[in-house]
Amino acid sequence: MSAFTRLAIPDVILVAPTVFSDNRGTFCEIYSRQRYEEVGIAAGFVQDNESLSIIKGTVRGLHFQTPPFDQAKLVRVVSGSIFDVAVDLRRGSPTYGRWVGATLTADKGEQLFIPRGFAHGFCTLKPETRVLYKVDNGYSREHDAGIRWNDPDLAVDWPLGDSDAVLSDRDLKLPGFAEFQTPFEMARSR
Ligand SMILES: Cc1cn([C@H]2C[C@H](O)[C@@H](COP(=O)(O)OP(=O)(O)O[C@H]3O[C@H](C)C(=O)[C@H](O)[C@H]3O)O2)c(=O)[nH]c1=O
Repeated sequence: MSAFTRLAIPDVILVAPTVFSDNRGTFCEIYSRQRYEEVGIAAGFVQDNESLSIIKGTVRGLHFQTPPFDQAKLVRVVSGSIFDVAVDLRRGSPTYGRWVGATLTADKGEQLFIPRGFAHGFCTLKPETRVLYKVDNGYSREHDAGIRWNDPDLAVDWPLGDSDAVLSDRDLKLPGFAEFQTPFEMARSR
């Protein structure tokens, strides 16, 4: 069965699916509503997203949707690998403004659950990295927001090594954390 580990921000959960191997290859369960709800991943997922990042060192984030379109996410990698990051934006949280991260790889199939009230982003650690993630609320362009990936107050320690970060024009222009007024309350996160 999958192993579930709460990270330093306990509402963020790392999932390590059990991979069954035999002479043909492998099999693993990548989602079980019952088992995931038992550990607190009770998001009613409604949409699956996929992104392909060609260049190693691509950074997507730090993104979130504002209420009533705030989203919880269950992230996994189907090719390549990422360093996945969640930033606590919940007013009243003892870990407000803090981040946690985990390396997710296609080889091991690790997943990261990020509750509502968090910003999410990742940097790719290999070329041709394809990321799949479930969300528990639909997309709303008007509610799609973010904070700059390298904000000095958040100080995310991106493992870019000697790679230059590759970002969208939109992400390059995101506001800093200092100007941020959070719309999230601690109680809203699932
Ligand atoms: C997220 C989303 C985007 N789009 C459209 C909007 C743009 O025309 C195009 C690319 O969107 P964007 O540049 O926002 O894609 P990412 O930079 O990968 O954004 C995502 O990356 C970070 C890591 C996230 O956690 C969010 O899910 C999401 O913000 O897809 C849709 O039509 N539906 C959607 O659900």
